Amino acid sequence: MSAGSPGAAAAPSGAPFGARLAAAMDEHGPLCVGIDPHASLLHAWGLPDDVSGLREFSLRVVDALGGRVAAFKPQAAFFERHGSRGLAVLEEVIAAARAAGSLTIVDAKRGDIGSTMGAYAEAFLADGSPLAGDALTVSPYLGFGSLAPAVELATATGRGLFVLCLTSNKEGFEVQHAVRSEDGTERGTSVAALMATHAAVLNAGAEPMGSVGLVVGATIGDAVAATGTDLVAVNGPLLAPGVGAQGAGERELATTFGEARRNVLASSSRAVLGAGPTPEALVSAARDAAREATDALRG
Ligand SMILES: O=C(O)c1cc(=O)[nH]c(=O)n1[C@@H]1O[C@H](COP(=O)(O)O)[C@@H](O)[C@H]1O
Repeated sequence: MSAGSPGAAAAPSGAPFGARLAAAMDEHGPLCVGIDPHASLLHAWGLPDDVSGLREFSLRVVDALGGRVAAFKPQAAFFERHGSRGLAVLEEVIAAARAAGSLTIVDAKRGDIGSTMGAYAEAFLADGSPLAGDALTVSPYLGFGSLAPAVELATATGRGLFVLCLTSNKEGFEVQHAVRSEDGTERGTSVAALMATHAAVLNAGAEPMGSVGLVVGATIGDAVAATGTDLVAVNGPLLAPGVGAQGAGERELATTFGEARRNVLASSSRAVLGAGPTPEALVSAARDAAREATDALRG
């Protein structure tokens, strides 16, 4: 098994993240494979639920699919639950994906007051940090402006961000659909629409798209219209989790994103990983998922 070695991460080469992701989606299809090593998946693959199982599982996924999918999205929680040695495996996974020529979106959903956000940015977005992939998921719910240190460092290093906008879980509704009243009435801008507007400002004029993306779950039904969120104006990548295990499929992908669908990167974790431990099974599951996403989003 080839494996990247942990240690200082190289800077992503050349173009900004948005351009690199657009090229990867053109080449491999609009699919991101999430690396979520649930204990149940480790067991299903015949691996122990410990650091050795975590490492074997994650590197097998990268070995099988590296250079074949547009991006990987390792979910930090499944590495953190194994402590510092789990984080070392995450570093190894990021390095292995880079060596295999695949983009990595580190799904850590960080968000804090600006001064602390600066430290998160250094951990996940700085050249030389072993936890830095090509992009990071971030939470704007301390205010979009609190993300400024991450925006600045991502821009400086050619990396990207995915800002939570309309998440795939049903509980997101109470925050993301809330309307900020401007005059004491129910009229105003929804929180989700406001996040999209902030991203649009940062991506203005970028070709083929900017590097500040949004997370918009594929399971959200008509929430884009219901919240008045203008996804086309965002001009950035739209990460769409919820495909597969959470119930969204080709139909949901095709109907949720409207004219913005060409910027969508569908994301699936358990539905691909559950195919089994062999490279053949993983490649076949990822190929099917990529074909579905392409049919839904590129038609
Ligand atoms: O940011 C994410 O990736 C994310 C946002 C969201 O709204 N919903 C969501 O499921 N996710 C992540 O996407 C992955 C979904 O995994 P599966 O349901 O197994 O495909 C998990 O890692 C989630 O943490």
